[in-house]
Amino acid sequence: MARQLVVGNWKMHGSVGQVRSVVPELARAELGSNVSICMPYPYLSLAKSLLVDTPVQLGAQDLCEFHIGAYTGEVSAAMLADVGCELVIIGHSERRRYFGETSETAARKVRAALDAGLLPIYCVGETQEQRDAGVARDVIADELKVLSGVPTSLYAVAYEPMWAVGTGVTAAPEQISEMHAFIKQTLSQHTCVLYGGSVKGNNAAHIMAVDGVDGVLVGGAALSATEFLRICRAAH
Ligand SMILES: O=C(CO)COP(=O)(O)O
Repeated sequence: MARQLVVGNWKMHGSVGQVRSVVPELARAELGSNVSICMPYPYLSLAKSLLVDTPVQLGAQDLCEFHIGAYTGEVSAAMLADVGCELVIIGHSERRRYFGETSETAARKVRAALDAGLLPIYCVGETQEQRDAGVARDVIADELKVLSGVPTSLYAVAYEPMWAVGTGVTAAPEQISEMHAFIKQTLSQHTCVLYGGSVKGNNAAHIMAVDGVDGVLVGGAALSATEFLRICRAAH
C-alpha cells in the first residue's frame, strides 16, 4: 500500500507570521510527499517559497468551478497550479454548511481541478442528526453519486463526520472502518479514503491503524508544527 496521506487544512486561520514560523519547521522535518498542507489563498505563494526543495505538497481549500473569466472574487484551478499547488480540498462540510455548496457544484469543481492536474480531495460526511436517524450511509452515498464517471484513481475522498469536525470528538474505530469500507464499496476498493474530524497528535496513530484508513485530513492540529509533525510521524 502507498504511504498514508497526511493533509493539513488551515481553514481561515493563520497570518504571514504564522506561515513563516510553521512552514519552515515542516520543511526542515524531512517529511515525504505523503504530507501536504492546504493554506488560505493569500499565503499559498509564501508557503510554496518556504517549501522549495522539499517533497511536502501545497494545496488550497476550494476553487472556482469555472476556468477563466469575469467571476469577481474567484480563484481558478489553473491559478492554483500556477502558484505551485498540487491538490485542493473540495466540498468541505463548512462550504456546504455556510456557503450553500452542493454536491453538484463540488463535482464541477472536481472536474475543474482535474483539468488543471490537481488532486481533488472530495469531502463527505453526515451530521449527528442524520447518524441518529440511521441515514448516514444514504447521505454519503448521495454525496458520492455525483462523482460517477470520474476515475477513482484521480481523486481522494475525505470522510469527515460533521459531528467530529472541530469538536474534539473523534469517530470510534468501528464507525470509521465501517464508513471507509462503505465508501470503497460504493466507489472502488482502490479509492484513497482519508478520515477527518479532531485528529490530533495523541490519537493519530490509533486512527491510522484503523482498517481502510488511507490517511487523515487535519484541521486545528495542523496549525501547530509540533502537533502536525506528530501526526505525520504516525503515518505508515
Ligand atoms: O475539517 C477538518 C479538516 O478538513 C477537521 O477539522 P478538525 O481537525 O479541527 O476537527
